[in-house]
Amino acid sequence: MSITTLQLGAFCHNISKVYRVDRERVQALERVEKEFPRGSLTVIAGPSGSGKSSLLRILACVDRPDTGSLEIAGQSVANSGARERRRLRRYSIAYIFADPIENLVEYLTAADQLRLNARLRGQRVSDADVAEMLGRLGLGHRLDHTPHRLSGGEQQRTAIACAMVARPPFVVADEPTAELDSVAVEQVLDGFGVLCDTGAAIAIASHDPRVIARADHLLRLDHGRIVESW
Ligand SMILES: Nc1ncnc2c1ncn2[C@@H]1O[C@H](COP(=O)(O)OP(=O)(O)OP(=O)(O)O)[C@@H](O)[C@H]1O
Repeated sequence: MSITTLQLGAFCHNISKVYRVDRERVQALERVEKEFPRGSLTVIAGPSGSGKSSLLRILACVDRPDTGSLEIAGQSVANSGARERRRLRRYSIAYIFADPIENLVEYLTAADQLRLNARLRGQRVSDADVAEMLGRLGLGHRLDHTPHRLSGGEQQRTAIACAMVARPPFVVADEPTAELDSVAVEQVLDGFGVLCDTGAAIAIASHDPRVIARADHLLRLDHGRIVESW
């Protein structure tokens, strides 16, 4: 059965990207295409310099491709202006950084991080919902903790809960387990599983075999080109 655009969190087609620094030209991505179905985890894998972060930035509407098209939640991004891209980033996309602390506001408790994320996206969330979401991510005992009282894995799971509360159709994460020990990696991956169950399409850039082992779909890049896709 073919996947309709509504079942896709995102879809990119024929994406190419060249960086130009002085006279040097780096082909970071060459004719990359991939569907990111909702309710599933797609891992973008490949060695260092293969183009993973470049693709993630384009998927997150932070950067533009030189050629190719991109749809987020059924909406074409190719010709959208700055305002439209800002709107997409605010309402349709959540971005999770590698460094857990970068995902959180340093003086807010875990519960307040969720409330802020809901408010920024024009939503209201009840105290019961906040407790329920943090509880589902194993953080029911951490509601009143600020980031510096959370471990790296707990911070990353709080970031996942923030993505959950805002319910964007597309979640993008760049090496979200890179800074964590083994136990925390598995807990964070469980957290992404919970997020998947809410119907988000998740794209994670990673070369960690433990992350790749959890993939529903894989896109492997090398020198900006697809070498494996399923
Ligand atoms: N802003 C930039 N200016 C110039 N070249 C860049 C820029 N960003 C990335 N590149 C180059 O583009 C290529 C792809 O880089 P990218 O960061 O996307 O790869 P990556 O797979 O994410 O690498 P890593 O796993 O090390 O983060 C590399 O050759 C890199 O040096």
